[in-house]
Amino acid sequence: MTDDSELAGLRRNAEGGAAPDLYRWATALLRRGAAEPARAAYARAAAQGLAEARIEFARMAMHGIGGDTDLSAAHAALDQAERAGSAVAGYFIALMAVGRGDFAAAEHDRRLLAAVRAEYPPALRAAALLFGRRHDDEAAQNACLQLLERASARGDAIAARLLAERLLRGEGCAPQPQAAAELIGQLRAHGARIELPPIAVGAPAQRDAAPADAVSLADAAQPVALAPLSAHPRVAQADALLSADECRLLVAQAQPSLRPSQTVDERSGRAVPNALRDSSDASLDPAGEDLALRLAQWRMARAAGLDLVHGEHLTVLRYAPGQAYRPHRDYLSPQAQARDRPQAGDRLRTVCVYLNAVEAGGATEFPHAALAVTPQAGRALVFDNLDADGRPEPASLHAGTPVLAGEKWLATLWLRERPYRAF
Ligand SMILES: O=C(O)CCC(=O)C(=O)O
Ligand SMILES: [Fe+2]
Repeated sequence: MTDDSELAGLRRNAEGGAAPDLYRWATALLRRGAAEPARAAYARAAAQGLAEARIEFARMAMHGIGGDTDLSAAHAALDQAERAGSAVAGYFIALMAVGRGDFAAAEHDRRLLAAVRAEYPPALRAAALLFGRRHDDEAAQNACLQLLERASARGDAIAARLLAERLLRGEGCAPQPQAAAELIGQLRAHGARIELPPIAVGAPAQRDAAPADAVSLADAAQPVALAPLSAHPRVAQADALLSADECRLLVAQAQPSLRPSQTVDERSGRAVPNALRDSSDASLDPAGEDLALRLAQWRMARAAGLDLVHGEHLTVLRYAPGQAYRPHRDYLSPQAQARDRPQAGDRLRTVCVYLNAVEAGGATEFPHAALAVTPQAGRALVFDNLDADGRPEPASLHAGTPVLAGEKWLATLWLRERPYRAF
């Protein structure tokens, strides 16, 4: 059957108006890039009470796909689906709460737990990473490994890769290189090539937030301890902001979309090779963000004293030996601001998290402060791009110095003065 005859068949079925047929047709439309009619068809199936359709409609409405962003419609659809028993809908309600920092509440813990019990892989993965943050707690480390295993058994390749890394390095268990190699072999056989640099992060400063056996989103909401490095420009650092699992998650999620770095040409508005940096980078699409990734980004935003809604799309950079980010400032030109959500204002702060330790080179330098920060996995660097009056701060000049050996992985979140994201 050709693609078109398949679509025509699905459309004929959908004309009957039954929710499962509408759902299948919508999914086929979406796969072909026809977002608007897909959203409308999901909405019709959702109106008949089909949980999957309510969730897909909600996802399109929250991200403004196939129509305007409509958070209240998204919430209404998710609420209905949750009340009708969908644990996945509850997972998305918790996910939406992350943007404004409203997630560390018992109702969201209950939602996450329900989605874990329903074996929903993104929930299993998020819960695993929450338990994984509790370094000195053997039961929590065990729970982390078991949840990663359950997610991989459900086909979550990234969870499988994170599990392999823990087995290889003996994190939360005795080292099991053989089991790790087998897992990686299975992933490769299925076409999932995820290459991770060696990543090790020490224990984060953690206060005990919840009983050891309960999954708790409060584990992600621990206060961030910032160490000031310079007053002018304002630069600070927070070690172990992200866990080793989270650093690996960011590398793994960015890998498939890494491209040679480009910038948008001010005059033409077109993407051109970037004269400032010769790294590769990937911008992670918020529509594909899962709970674990959003929690990691929220922590990054919190390190800057802001909520995730201020964050642009997370960028992950990879520098090979010889590659660098020449001296630059992160604030935007008026044209760049006008082009990309002007209501959000300029880039107030930048948060960079090193995702691995670089063999040699790759420090971030601030010439005006005579400061060089050494990459270390999980370490966050926070700096202001604007002065106290909100004007561009020239002293915020900084550079990623050339990598001399090994590779450097970095995640950057540029945070605007006012909310940039809807949630
Ligand atoms: O690679 C670095 O150390 C700096 C990165 C940077 O300046 C940025 O992402 O804006
Ligand atoms: Fe920068």
